[in-house]
Amino acid sequence: MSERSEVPSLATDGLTKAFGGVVALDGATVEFRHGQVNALIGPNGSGKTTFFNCVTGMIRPDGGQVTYQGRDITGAAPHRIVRAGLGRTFQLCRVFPRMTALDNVLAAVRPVGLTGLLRGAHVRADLDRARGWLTRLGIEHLADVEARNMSWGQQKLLELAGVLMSDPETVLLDEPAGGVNPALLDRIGTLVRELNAEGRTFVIVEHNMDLVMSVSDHIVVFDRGRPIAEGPPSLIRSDERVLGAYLGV
Ligand SMILES: Nc1ncnc2c1ncn2[C@@H]1O[C@H](COP(=O)(O)OP(=O)(O)OP(=O)(O)O)[C@@H](O)[C@H]1O
Repeated sequence: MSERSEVPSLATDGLTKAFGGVVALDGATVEFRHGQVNALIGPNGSGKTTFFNCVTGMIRPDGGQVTYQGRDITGAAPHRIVRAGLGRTFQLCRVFPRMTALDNVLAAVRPVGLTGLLRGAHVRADLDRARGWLTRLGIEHLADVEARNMSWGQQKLLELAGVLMSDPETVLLDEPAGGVNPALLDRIGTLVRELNAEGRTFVIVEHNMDLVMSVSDHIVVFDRGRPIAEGPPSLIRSDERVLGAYLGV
């Protein structure tokens, strides 16, 4: 596991978000350090996805601040946040079902349907990178298969390949293990560690504790829209507040 870096990657200060009367984020102040595999865990409805949505510009927080690598990105448009180096996958994986795997990955960096004729060099470079990521993620044999004909786990890897096309320094993964078979789960865990060793920071929202405990350097635990504990897996495993939030004891 990597050393805990002192450089902040993604941080929030007093982030709040309510939906009608439901408080999803209740003054969440969190810091994820550069170069680490971080996990964000917590019971259903504790605000994890809302947190991701706020920091990636999908929804605007009611209050508080989001900083990425020291820059205020609160309320910035999603494409600007991606350009700043923050990529994400979704709980309900987002791929174009009727496009091939290769086209899906290419779509991450150029508009769907754009002909390559006028931009030959760029397209060839993109094509090489897209094939490279499919290979890296072990799904190159599916390059010409439409996403709808791929397994759920393969679609998740495909979505991740698209995210990696924008070369994010920090990658947010929303429930990468959800609905994925054990073999693919192993591959996802290994990939996260490898990509981290190459310098990418991760923040992973996940319910699968085996994955969380095996890949994470640092874990933040949410309950009712704010962090209640944080630390390395060894500490979190035995934290009474965490057991209480999960088990109601
Ligand atoms: N668009 C929305 N409209 C209304 N309520 C919402 C909306 N999004 C989230 N909520 C509510 O906000 C709270 C936090 O939801 P959120 O999805 O962020 O939790 P979570 O920790 O990601 O849950 P899970 O682990 O089940 O995915 C929940 O009570 C949820 O019902």
